[in-house]
Amino acid sequence: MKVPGQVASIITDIADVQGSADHRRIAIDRVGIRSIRHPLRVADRSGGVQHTVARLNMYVSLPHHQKGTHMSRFVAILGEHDDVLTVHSLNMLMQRMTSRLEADSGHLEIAFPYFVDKSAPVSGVRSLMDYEVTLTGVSTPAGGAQTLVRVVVPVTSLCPCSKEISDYGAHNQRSHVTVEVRCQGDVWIEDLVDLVETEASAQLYGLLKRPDEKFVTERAYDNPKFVEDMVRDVAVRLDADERVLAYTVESENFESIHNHSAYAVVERVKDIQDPA
Ligand SMILES: Nc1nc2c(ncn2[C@@H]2O[C@H](COP(=O)(O)OP(=O)(O)OP(=O)(O)O)[C@@H](O)[C@H]2O)c(=O)[nH]1
Repeated sequence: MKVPGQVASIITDIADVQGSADHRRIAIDRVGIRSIRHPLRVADRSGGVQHTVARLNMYVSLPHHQKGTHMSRFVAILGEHDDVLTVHSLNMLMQRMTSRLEADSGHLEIAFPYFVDKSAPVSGVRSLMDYEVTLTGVSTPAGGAQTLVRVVVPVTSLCPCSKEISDYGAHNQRSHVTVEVRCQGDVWIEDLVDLVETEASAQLYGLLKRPDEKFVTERAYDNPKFVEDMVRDVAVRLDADERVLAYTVESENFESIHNHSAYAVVERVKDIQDPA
């Protein structure tokens, strides 16, 4: 095994092509590594820590005069990062990345499956539901930093028109409601999941017994939602949440009576000063 001093002396003997000058006068907005997998610990709302595996994209800006970035340093920084992931530790990782890469700005995306332990609505049997989460950090040359939290929440939607016009039944399907928020203060992944699931025709569970299945079927029938209703109802709740500075809410309904999806999106930047 090589000791650090040996590694340093080996490196100084080798040409540093990426460190040479470039003469095209084109600065690069984002350069780095994409789709690297790394183990991760994430803080949860109950005070626990969840172990998961993340897929990361890590980028920095590169000035026009520099040929290449320090590609190896992204992986080195990641290897040193042992903190539990929170919005705060993401900002620390961002600072470390831009400082070690000697860059003016950075962009970090961390995507991972996140599990919530849910109880079925009638029987109370417990099971895990998985949600796809992405934390995005962006830092600007002026020193500004923004963090976005994105969660994909799978739910049931039931068509109000189908319910109205049919003698019995109504078409219903699985929908993906994606919420991305920029916040001040703590917003937990579970807060966003709860918010969306409350507004869905019905929420999903890993495990349901027959009384639960009856419950969710009737609950969806009693709460029909178009794709437009879904995004509007979530938007109303995000408007009322003072922690949320800006948001995007999308719904994709994988229609059971068509071979295509219904889709809607609401994007909003609130008129609130961002403390960052
Ligand atoms: N910049 C850049 N490097 C690449 C690319 N593909 C592979 N690499 C290699 O990534 C390796 C590591 O880059 P550096 O971080 O600059 O490595 P280093 O010079 O040994 O380390 P530092 O002294 O910390 O900069 C280099 O050998 C590059 O050739 C690419 O597309 N761009």
